[in-house]
Amino acid sequence: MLPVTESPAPFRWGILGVARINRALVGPLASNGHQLLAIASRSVERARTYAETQGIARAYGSYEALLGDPDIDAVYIPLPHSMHVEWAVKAAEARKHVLVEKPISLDGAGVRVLMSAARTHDVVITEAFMYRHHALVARARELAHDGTIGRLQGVRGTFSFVLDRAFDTRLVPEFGGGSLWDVGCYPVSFARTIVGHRPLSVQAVANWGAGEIDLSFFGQLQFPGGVVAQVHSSFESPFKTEVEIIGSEGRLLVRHPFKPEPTETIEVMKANEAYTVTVDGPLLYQGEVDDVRDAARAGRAPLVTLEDSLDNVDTLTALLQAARSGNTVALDA
Ligand SMILES: NC(=O)C1=CN([C@@H]2O[C@H](COP(=O)(O)OP(=O)(O)OC[C@H]3O[C@@H](n4cnc5c(N)ncnc54)[C@H](OP(=O)(O)O)[C@@H]3O)[C@@H](O)[C@H]2O)C=CC1
Ligand SMILES: O=C1CO[C@H](CO)[C@@H](O)[C@@H]1O
Repeated sequence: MLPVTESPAPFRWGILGVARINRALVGPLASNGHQLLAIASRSVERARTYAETQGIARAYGSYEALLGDPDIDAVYIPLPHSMHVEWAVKAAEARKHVLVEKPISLDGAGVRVLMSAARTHDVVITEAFMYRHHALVARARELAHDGTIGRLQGVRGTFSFVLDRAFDTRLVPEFGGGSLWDVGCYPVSFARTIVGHRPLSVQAVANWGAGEIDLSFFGQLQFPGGVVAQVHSSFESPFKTEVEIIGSEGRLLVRHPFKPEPTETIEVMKANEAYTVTVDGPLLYQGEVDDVRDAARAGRAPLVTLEDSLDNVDTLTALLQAARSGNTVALDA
């Protein structure tokens, strides 16, 4: 007789909100052993229409109703930035694992609340930094430290695009708007990951446009050992993502650091030598979805831990404080 191999039950997801980013997640949330079981919206009609077009079995007219569904294992939260902590806590209280969009919180206190909720309710809560799940990042970090480019001196990263919609919550201060929160969080996260440390202090300059949110942001981070990172984010210059890692004997160029394709490259440039390192990874967004399930089932920490998110959020709030005050801002150790 052939051995019977039982495949595990699908890991069942719900989404809170009919957000634009859902386009990118509905595939990963419904494949590779996952099932996208439910969608919730503030409008039941919107939820029903979305469920019908995407083949989602259950539609709810409130986020609370979805969280009350006992068949759901985990939720994906793509709400406006200022709503992330509140709904991640409610999801944890309902004993759902949580994948919450970046930035996970607009201050360090919010991340600490999430740490406590994850512990109390024994669930995984992780920030949806999809790029972190590609092997590109780990490989770039190895090359930055293994002598390939000599002694690591600095990291430069940029994420810009033109945000020209008439209304977008990312342009509204009360929702946690601003280019640093929306896209500057990526080069800050990448630089911290490469250096492997929390910055000691930061300086910054921003273009505040006509309002209270930054339309463009230029920040500088000082790390132990004299390593420096420079980050740029913008809502007012054409789409560009890039990271350069600078060493005493050469540099690494990562052309698609934040939205990597399954096969990516790192360009190594030295005085008398240049070559390309090829790195394979999962489809963008599949890695973060798989990691929530695998961490939940194994009882292990997710790849992007809340401690890591705390360092990122603390760095972002320090950068904003530095840009507003014009002073160097030191981070607590
Ligand atoms: N990882 C990535 O590649 C990307 C990540 N993001 C992140 O995803 C999140 C969502 O971004 P995006 O898709 O642009 O957001 P959208 O504005 O398209 O969607 C947010 C949804 O939140 C719900 N919502 C609840 N309360 C409010 C409110 N008061 N005002 C407005 N919307 C509300 C709405 O859903 P409903 O009405 O159905 O309840 C709305 O559609 C952000 O954290 C963003 O940073 C965004 C783009 C790419
Ligand atoms: O996280 C994100 C990734 O890319 C988008 C732009 O291309 C951003 O707007 C978004 O919030």
